[in-house]
Amino acid sequence: MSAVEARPVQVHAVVSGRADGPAVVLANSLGSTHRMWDAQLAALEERFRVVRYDTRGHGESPVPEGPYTIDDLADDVIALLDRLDIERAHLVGLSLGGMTTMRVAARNPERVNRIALLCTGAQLPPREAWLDRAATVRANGTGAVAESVVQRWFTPEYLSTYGSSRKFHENMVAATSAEGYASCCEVIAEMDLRDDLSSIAAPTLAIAGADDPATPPVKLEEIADNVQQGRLLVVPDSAHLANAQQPDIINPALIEHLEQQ
Ligand SMILES: O=C(O)CCC(=O)CC(=O)O
Repeated sequence: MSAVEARPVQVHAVVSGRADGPAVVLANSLGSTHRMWDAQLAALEERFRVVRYDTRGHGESPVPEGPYTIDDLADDVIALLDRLDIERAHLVGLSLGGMTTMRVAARNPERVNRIALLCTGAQLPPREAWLDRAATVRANGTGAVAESVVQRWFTPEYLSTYGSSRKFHENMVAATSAEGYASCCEVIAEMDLRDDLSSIAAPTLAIAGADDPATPPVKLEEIADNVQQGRLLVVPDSAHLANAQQPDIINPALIEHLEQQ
């Protein structure tokens, strides 16, 4: 069998904000779309050219046949920057989007200004759990995991108070392509970015949700401690989608970090 050449995918992207502002690229998590950044949009658009995109296999982006690697996801970001004629950008990524961001920052430092990594990890074992989740989703669809995923995205108090947000996020997971979701689970199963951390020179803000069961604060502490210029912020009363649960804390922290010279 001949090897299939990996090619960047033309990911679906939405560009808004200040056309003359510095570019910020927002990279989504597993099972979400660019809409996961809704609570950041107004604050960032005032200052930046905001580029939100759907990771391959998600939202309106193509769903190429798997397996994918973390380098494929990083290549998609570089292709997006090329397509939009952006020489350098700030990168902000949550969970899988944070992993993609770390890989780009380590591998293509010439394309990156400052980065923010939310609720993510340089490695997320056990590998078997991701492969099991991929198999479940291929067999039963993303609808089968939507409720349990969203229970890790938000704290129980938030979910019982904000029923419409709960529904919005469950629908987002359930609308994700099963093949795309499963192939990205396989990216997480195989990825290990721990050796990349010391090559990340971009000033890095690592943001953890204090109650995140998926990527607990210790994962962000590992990142902040091992990149060249890292800072850790632990956000109270938030789980995995801390940006959606605590925008009033996260938005000013992002802006303050990205606007530093
Ligand atoms: O959110 C991600 O991109 C990966 C971690 C995850 O899937 C959280 C979870 O649902 O357990």
